[in-house]
Amino acid sequence: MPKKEKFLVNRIKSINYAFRGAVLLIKTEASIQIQLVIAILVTIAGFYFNLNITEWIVQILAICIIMSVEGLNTAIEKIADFVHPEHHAKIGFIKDISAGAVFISAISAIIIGLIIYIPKIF
Ligand SMILES: Nc1ncnc2c1ncn2[C@@H]1O[C@H](COP(=O)(O)OP(=O)(O)OP(=O)(O)O)[C@@H](O)[C@H]1O
Repeated sequence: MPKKEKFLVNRIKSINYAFRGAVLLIKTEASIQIQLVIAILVTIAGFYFNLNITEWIVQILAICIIMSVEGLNTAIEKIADFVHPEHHAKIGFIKDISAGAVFISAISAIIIGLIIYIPKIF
């Protein structure tokens, strides 16, 4: 197969694997399922409160960042459990800082939500 064609086929395969990964995350991970429900609810709220273009962009970014970080956190947890299934202080530390990253993005998303919606509700 010519180099250019092989490159395209590999990119399409990668997109396919990535899509399968996103579906797997949504199907198997409770935290992602909860975040997806929240994402749908705030999207409905966005239409209800008629967000402007900037508010939509910030809201979509906040949703994407928190779900992406949660996905990476899940991957880190899976790797940690695979390479070292037994209890170990280092694994605990790795999982804690990975969960810490999710916590930071969640707090940022909550603050963004408050900034967007408090003036609209009150
Ligand atoms: N193998 C381990 N060694 C040491 N501490 C661990 C280990 N596994 C889990 N822990 C501790 O328990 C916490 C929760 O870990 P766990 O893997 O259950 O994640 P979780 O946030 O409950 O994720 P999920 O509910 O998605 O499985 C970790 O942050 C860590 O402090």
